[in-house]
Amino acid sequence: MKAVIFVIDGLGDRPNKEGNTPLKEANTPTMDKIAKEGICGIMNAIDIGVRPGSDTSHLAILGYDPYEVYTGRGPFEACGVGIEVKPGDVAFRCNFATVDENFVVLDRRAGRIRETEALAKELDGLEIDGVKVIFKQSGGYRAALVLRGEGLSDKVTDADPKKEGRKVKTVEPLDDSEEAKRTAEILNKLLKIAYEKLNNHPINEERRKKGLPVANIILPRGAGKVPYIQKFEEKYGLKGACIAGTGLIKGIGKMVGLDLIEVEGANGTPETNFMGKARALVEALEKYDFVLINVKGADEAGHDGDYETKKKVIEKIDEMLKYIIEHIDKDDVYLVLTGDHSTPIEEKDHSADPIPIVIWGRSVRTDDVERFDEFSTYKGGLGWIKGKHIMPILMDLMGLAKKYGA
Ligand SMILES: O=C(O)[C@H](O)COP(=O)(O)O
Ligand SMILES: [Mg+2]
Repeated sequence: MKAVIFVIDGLGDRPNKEGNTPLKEANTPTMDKIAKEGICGIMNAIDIGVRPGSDTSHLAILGYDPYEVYTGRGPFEACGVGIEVKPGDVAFRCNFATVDENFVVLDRRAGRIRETEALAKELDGLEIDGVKVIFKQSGGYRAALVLRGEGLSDKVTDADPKKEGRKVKTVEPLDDSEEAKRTAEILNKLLKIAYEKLNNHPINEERRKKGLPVANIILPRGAGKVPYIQKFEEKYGLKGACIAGTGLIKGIGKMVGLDLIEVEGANGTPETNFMGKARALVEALEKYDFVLINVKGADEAGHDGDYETKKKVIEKIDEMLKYIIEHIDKDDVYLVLTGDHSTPIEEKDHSADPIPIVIWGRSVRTDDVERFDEFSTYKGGLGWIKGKHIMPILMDLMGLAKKYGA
């Protein structure tokens, strides 16, 4: 038996004035069919009332306790773009953002700029106080930063103020160590250098002419050192792969030892290569026992407060699922369809609202649920579970769970 965890990033939502959500309103015949034929429930990746990041939620869904293994978002983002994070390094997730001359953030995502390759090169390879700066773009406005050198610490605050209209935060040490002080100083120097190098960069001049937000600063956050994480194959005895368009999820996949399957045009946006990913999943199941697939677009639309795009992305994903269930053998593959967290349109950020979940495959106890949405699946046979329950349930269904007791 094989298993797939299909994560629709940011799937869940809260009802609008009409009582609808993008998922409820979207035309999703295949998701509904899967709900009808499977066992449904609702799920909180980490715990009830906990607002998860995509990083901690994916770790939890894969059966890792984020409170034990998570050292910050940075190392995953860096790993996802192919930087080998070494012991001693400190890694960060960064946004390319727009600031005015007083460093007030006007747009945290610089208009979701996509042409950041050359901008990243301006910073990659710099040296500050004997520390090497490794800087790579991680899908559009996203980037990964690694500081490599002696005496660094990940106990430093974020520069990202998280809201527009606020100033870029001065990075502060989080403890009294010399290392934290030095790391904060280096980052603050890097922020100034970034503004100098980026503000009048030809790519930004071009954007100014077009009236687009410029990417004239970087906002580091999520400092972390390389985590120790047991390999997925060692933990479960399953040979696994990961299909994702976004650097963070690729990084998580890679760090837990899943093979990354690259899909052309899979870019983590609402315009991703949906069907390419569906085909890659079906193909991967010939070779692998387990596949984690993440489709990011609905989350991006949620962060933008864009109801219609979120709905459209969900409908595209429904087409993927049609292809997938037509091309896999229900007697051979378990499919878990869920999200990692809710990204409600009204919040423009993650919330702790639970997410619909369904498990589809041989011998699952079907229930009365006929629709896959926030208002139906809670009535299903799975009840209300947490992310950490998913892998044990799958292992049991696959006949691979160890008996507890004699
Ligand atoms: O899309 C992402 O990378 C994050 O989940 C959201 O991050 P942002 O708020 O920095 O865009
Ligand atoms: Mg997410």
